[in-house]
Amino acid sequence: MENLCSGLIKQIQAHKLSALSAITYFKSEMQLTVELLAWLKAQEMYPQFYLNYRDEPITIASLGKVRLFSDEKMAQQFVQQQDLPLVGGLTFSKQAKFWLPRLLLENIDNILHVTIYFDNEQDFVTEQHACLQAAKTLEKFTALQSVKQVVHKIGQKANTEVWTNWIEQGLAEIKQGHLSKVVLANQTEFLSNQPIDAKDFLAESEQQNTGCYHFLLAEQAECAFVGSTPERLYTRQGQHMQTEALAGTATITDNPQYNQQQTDWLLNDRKNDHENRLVVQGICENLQPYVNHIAVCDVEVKQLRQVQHLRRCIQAELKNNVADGVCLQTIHPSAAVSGLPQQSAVQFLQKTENFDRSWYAGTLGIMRKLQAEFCVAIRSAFIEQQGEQSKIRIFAGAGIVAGSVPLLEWQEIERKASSLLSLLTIE
Ligand SMILES: C=C(O[C@H]1C=CC=C(C(=O)O)[C@@H]1O)C(=O)O
Ligand SMILES: [Mg+2]
Repeated sequence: MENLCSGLIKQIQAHKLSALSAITYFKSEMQLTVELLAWLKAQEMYPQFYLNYRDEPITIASLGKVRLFSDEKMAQQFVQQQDLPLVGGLTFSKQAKFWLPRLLLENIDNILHVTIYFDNEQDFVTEQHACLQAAKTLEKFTALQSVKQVVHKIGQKANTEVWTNWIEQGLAEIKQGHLSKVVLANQTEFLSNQPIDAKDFLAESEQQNTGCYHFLLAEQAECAFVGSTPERLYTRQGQHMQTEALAGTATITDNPQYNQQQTDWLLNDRKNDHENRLVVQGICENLQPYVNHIAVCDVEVKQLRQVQHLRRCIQAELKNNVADGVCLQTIHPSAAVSGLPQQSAVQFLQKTENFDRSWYAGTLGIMRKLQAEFCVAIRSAFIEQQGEQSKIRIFAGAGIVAGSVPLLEWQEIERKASSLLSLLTIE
């Protein structure tokens, strides 16, 4: 690590102002396994971003920002023109936030790649100082600790009665033909007896919630958005994109026999199949104008720690000029988190749910010229520091279609929320 750090410092010090490119980068790599969450835990530079991929041995973490984009099309243009990566995403209500980090760490197959970005269009001395500071962060790690904090519930946006009422409203819209699906969610708040470190919490979740993407976004020290999601928004290699419909849920317990019964039931249940097919339909219809070819794979079951889901993978060949700006706009928010028709469903949610979803059910990921990876930020929570305590707001939602039973959907969101909640001790 020391070599890596001093190598980067030498590169930064040797850098002369360049009029040739807007951004200069300094790169170094080493065969090394590092705990990126332990590195992030030691840092005081923001924003912090972290993404551990679901299907590949890739984890990325970043600190700071050099350039910021609040429009995904501008972000895409920058990526294509500069051939540089941007991290970030879109909130549920499609507010884009993408940035070129000051420092990007990528763990790919146990090789650590470090890149520091220098903005040639900013004050030279200030940039040089910021880059040197960034290099020095590689010297600092803080050991991760297990989360033992006790929490107690302080509130929820919907209790079972309110929830039932929301669902009945949704079902009425479905019956009248205004909607075919709407994904309602709840927010539950807890307070801890001692501060909970978001990185410790996410590290614990990584251990327990396997088969997921693990993500963290902290724009400042006091608040972090974290989660472990089973759902991909899309991945893109050149013009080849893979997306998926993940919707339809059954229970998982520690009884393999019962789990198998649940799997069989899930695969044959009409309501869950319908829930899933509507996501496929929404994605395919929206993507149609932008693809040369699109194919839907057979249904499969994705098993997690508390729940199992129906999944249909979708492969598409994007038209030549189509890139991430369009992909993000057309797929997000999919009918797995919003509903169908998309706009009417989102309007219904805005007037029904009594809280702001913010990053919950938004999308987070990384955009590059030739590659992109975005997850759907469900099974997520905000962790806010309040003196010696932490407040945790956990979100969970469920797809409502004709035939949904309010209390069963309540049980479903409780199970989904427990993927994160079970990491803590509830008083
Ligand atoms: C909206 C959520 O889950 C979605 C993803 C998988 C299964 C779902 C379901 O069966 O309802 C939801 O569509 C959430 O976990 O908050
Ligand atoms: Mg469901």
